[in-house]
Amino acid sequence: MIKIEDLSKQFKKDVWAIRNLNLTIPTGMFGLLGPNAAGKTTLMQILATLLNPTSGTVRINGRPLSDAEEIRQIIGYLPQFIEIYPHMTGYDFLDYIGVMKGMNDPRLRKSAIDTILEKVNLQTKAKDKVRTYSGGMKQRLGIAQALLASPEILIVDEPTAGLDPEERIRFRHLLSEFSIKRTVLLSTHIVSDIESSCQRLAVMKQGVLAFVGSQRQLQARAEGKVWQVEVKEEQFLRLVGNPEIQLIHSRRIPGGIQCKLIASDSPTANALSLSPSLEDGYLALIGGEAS
Ligand SMILES: Nc1ncnc2c1ncn2[C@@H]1O[C@H](COP(=O)(O)OP(=O)(O)OP(=O)(O)O)[C@@H](O)[C@H]1O
Repeated sequence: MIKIEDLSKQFKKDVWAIRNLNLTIPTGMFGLLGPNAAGKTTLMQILATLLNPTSGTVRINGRPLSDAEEIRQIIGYLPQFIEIYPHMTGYDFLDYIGVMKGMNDPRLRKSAIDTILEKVNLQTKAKDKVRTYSGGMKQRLGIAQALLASPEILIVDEPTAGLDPEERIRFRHLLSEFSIKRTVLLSTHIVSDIESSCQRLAVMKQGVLAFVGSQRQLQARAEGKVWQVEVKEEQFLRLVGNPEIQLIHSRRIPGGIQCKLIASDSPTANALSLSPSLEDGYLALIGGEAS
């Protein structure tokens, strides 16, 4: 469990990446959503003991952040951008990380590395140098290093960027399996990454917590606000120019344009009300800031 109380991080005089954040993250998969610059990466770096907060307290399975050495032994962290020494092989990189994580028995270390390589589907590339890996393969190696030594807490920042759809699904299964008895914090701005796996989630916006709750509760934020309309081009331009209306998507149809919108009131006389998806709830919550 991760318990965050009144956490703030200020970078410069007027730049607060996080402001007075209170959040408890229980065992299981927990999703953290938010647009660019919401403060997600800053929060994860603080939890991974790579960045000191300006104020506030954090306890990770009961330990304060000041026990940084101990916390690093129980945390697996996949940063948004991982640097891997290009001349090392994938296997040697994991071996090095294993030693750093205190896996001192070579036999057990080898067995753990073989298992994790298979889970991320890199077993046939294990003896190749990392410089020959594709972006997605490097990402999978990053995932493998985070999962090695079965950490009690796993923190992953935008993990599926660069993965193809099949690998993305494989990764989601891996995280779900891993989270049965552990805490997994998954940060993303891709709503579908969270939809399939996280019962509980939080949304950050401009450094503050804008929402904490279930998927259903987030979905409900768009209840009665999602519309499908079919309009002519000039009416479409009027709708798009209206600051009270958020365009979700549009496509040309014979005789006009069909679009899905978020608006508090029916945007046209013949608008069809739709039941909201999780993404609609998220978009309604954060306004036009999605990215
Ligand atoms: N080292 C730094 N120095 C100054 N400002 C920073 C630093 N790191 C982050 N910030 C600022 O803090 C805010 C939060 O950034 P952060 O990277 O935590 O957001 P994020 O939610 O992870 O965004 P993204 O989805 O784009 O990665 C931004 O305004 C960013 O410019």
